[in-house]
Amino acid sequence: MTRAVEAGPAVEMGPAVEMGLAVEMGRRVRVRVPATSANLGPGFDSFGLALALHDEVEVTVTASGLSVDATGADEVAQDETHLVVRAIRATFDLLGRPQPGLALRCANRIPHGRGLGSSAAAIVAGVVAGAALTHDDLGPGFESASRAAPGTGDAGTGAGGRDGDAAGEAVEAAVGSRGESDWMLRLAGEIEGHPDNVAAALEGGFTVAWQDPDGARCLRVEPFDGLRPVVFVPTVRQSTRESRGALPERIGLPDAAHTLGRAALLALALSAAEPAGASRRAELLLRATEDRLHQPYRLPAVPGTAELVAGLRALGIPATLSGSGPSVLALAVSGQQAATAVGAAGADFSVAPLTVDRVGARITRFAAVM
Ligand SMILES: Nc1ncnc2c1ncn2[C@@H]1O[C@H](COP(=O)(O)OP(=O)(O)O)[C@@H](O)[C@H]1O
Ligand SMILES: N[C@@H](CCOP(=O)(O)O)C(=O)O
Repeated sequence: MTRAVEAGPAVEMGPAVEMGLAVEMGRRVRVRVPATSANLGPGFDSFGLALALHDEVEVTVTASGLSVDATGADEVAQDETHLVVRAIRATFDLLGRPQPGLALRCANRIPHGRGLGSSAAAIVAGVVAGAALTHDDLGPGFESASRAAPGTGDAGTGAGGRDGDAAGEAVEAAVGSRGESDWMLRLAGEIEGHPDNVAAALEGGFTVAWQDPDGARCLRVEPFDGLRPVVFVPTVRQSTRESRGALPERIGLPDAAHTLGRAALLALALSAAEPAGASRRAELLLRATEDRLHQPYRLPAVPGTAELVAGLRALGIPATLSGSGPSVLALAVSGQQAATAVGAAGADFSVAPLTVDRVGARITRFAAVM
């Protein structure tokens, strides 16, 4: 079950550019964006899974200056280098709008530098907020409030459960289903440098992203109903940039071929369209999450993480490095397997049994002049 652009061939969806038109002062938007786990083993820089753990950002247009009021465990710069601010400014530049003053309120719940896509969430929040502040009508593929009905729960509602939100919030527009050539994905991918996390953060569910000459694209795949991701977050941090520095420039053909087969299998085994039962699914996912492209080079630098991945896999639980690490992702096929995974972690990790976010980035409050 996959979802591309509307019906028919891919359509280029560019932004509506209105050169020089100032964004109204007092305009305010609130955006909610999921954490994401990238790679899922063999899908390096391509696969992403959206998780029901969210950052929230409220942006108000002011006459001048910048204020950032952030809550959350991780400290970030509160000036123009702030990632959400940079992404809003990049969006305004792209849309030909003069730069206004900005006031941000941020609830940061996604831990930073742990492989859970915090930077992608910040970038997507900025791009979506920037787009929403400049448009009343966000264009084709932007779901209306009536389609994204609140309160039906994305926590385990299963395939097709994209409409709604676990927290019962007043979803005014979900950003997903904008399609594979969306300009927001291209811009967010350009800022992040790789498209996997930003694709899943925008679209929700499981995404396969790729880079075309003109930027990032993705296809969203509905993950199977029983999927219960569990994340294990250590106290140590690892910057994605440093972790990418540990990777080799070249990979031998046998390792490339091995990983290619696993990645193709993983995309099929995660899909709701594959009818396998839980135990067959776990067996397929265990094989499918093997990878020879990045984990063999990254895991030696994080021995506690390497030990946990090996321990979970020895129990038959499909576990991988989450993104560039150092967190671990277990793709449990049922609540029972998720409980087994939770019990396998030592005291060095905080463990979060989660559900899949099937909605992706959404606008939860969209007010004109207040
Ligand atoms: N909500 C946020 N607001 C501002 N900056 C953020 C936010 N989230 C992440 N960042 C920036 O991104 C960095 C982490 O990015 P990265 O190393 O790619 O790790 P991650 O795996 O968490 O994405 C943080 O140190 C911070 O500079
Ligand atoms: N494909 C990237 C994914 C990085 O994800 P993050 O959550 O660690 O930023 C990589 O493997 O470097």
